[in-house]
Amino acid sequence: MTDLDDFAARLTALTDGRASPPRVRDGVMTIALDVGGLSMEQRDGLAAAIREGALTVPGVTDVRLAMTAERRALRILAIASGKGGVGKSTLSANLAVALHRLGIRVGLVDADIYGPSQAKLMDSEDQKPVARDKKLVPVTGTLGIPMLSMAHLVEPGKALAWRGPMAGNALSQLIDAHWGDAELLVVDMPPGTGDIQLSMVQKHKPAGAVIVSTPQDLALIDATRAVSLFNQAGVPMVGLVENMAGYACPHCGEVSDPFGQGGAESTAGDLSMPFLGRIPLAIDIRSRSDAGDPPAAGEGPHAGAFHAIARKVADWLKATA
Ligand SMILES: Nc1ncnc2c1ncn2[C@@H]1O[C@H](COP(=O)(O)OP(=O)(O)OP(=O)(O)O)[C@@H](O)[C@H]1O
Repeated sequence: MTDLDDFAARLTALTDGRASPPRVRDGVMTIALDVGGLSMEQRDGLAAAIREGALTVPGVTDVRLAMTAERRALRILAIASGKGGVGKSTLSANLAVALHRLGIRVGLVDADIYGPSQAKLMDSEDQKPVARDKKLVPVTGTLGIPMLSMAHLVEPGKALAWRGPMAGNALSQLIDAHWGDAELLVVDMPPGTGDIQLSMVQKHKPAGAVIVSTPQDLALIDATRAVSLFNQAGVPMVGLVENMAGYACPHCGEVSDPFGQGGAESTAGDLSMPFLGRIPLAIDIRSRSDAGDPPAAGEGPHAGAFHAIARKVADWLKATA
């Protein structure tokens, strides 16, 4: 093996296959690097490591790195639940934030026509989207994440009167917006299995769905219904998240399980879908959400639970790209 072959093998391992085979001419090594989906920090770190390694190859005196960001199609990740109030919006906001922190270019859509809450969760209540070329331009939420909400299209209290086509059109306006270089839309779905859900799976074909449930049996039965809607439409299941799992007492720290334990994990097993993890019932999660400061944006005690789930989702997205 030549020194160049040896470096090429190390380069593939270092970049996870993102680099072209290195070429050397007159002492200058040229490499093309696909930086699509990497954060600025990751790009700079990778570029520095490549340069350092390249200059150790005998005869190489200079390195030229051409960075290309392949434009990938916008994929949709639907966050759904069988029933309302189980924390689907909380998970959507925190997942968008955690995926963004992993270097994925996310946009967030609040498709919950009956109770849009993302503007509050992502601290963008004072913004109004404008239209350009008949398409909406997203507003900016926490950490600069672009987002659009049903609340931007409909006056509070009027949405409940909407039926199939109107709701479907509104959803399309949110999805077919100017999402810039976003590669993933996290879509907070309305609870249940109604018109919006059908329009979503038929027209917008999500790349995958995450189902949220609380540990109670009844919620799990509803979750099973949501799973079957996506299954019937051929939308792959990313997995099931158990929210409000175990109550951490803010005074003594003791964790109790008012709704039982392990139900969601075993339901995921019964449905042959991955179990992505559990988020505890914690006052801090509710109060930070109400304040427009998603826990996943910080380093607090509950950020880790959201980040662990985001890592599994990111692995799934990578494996199915
Ligand atoms: N893990 C948690 N710990 C504490 N409070 C939580 C947790 N998850 C969600 N909540 C709170 O529960 C309430 C409902 O959560 P959320 O709005 O995310 O649910 P949802 O499933 O999106 O509801 P809806 O069906 O109304 O859209 C909110 O007040 C939220 O702050």
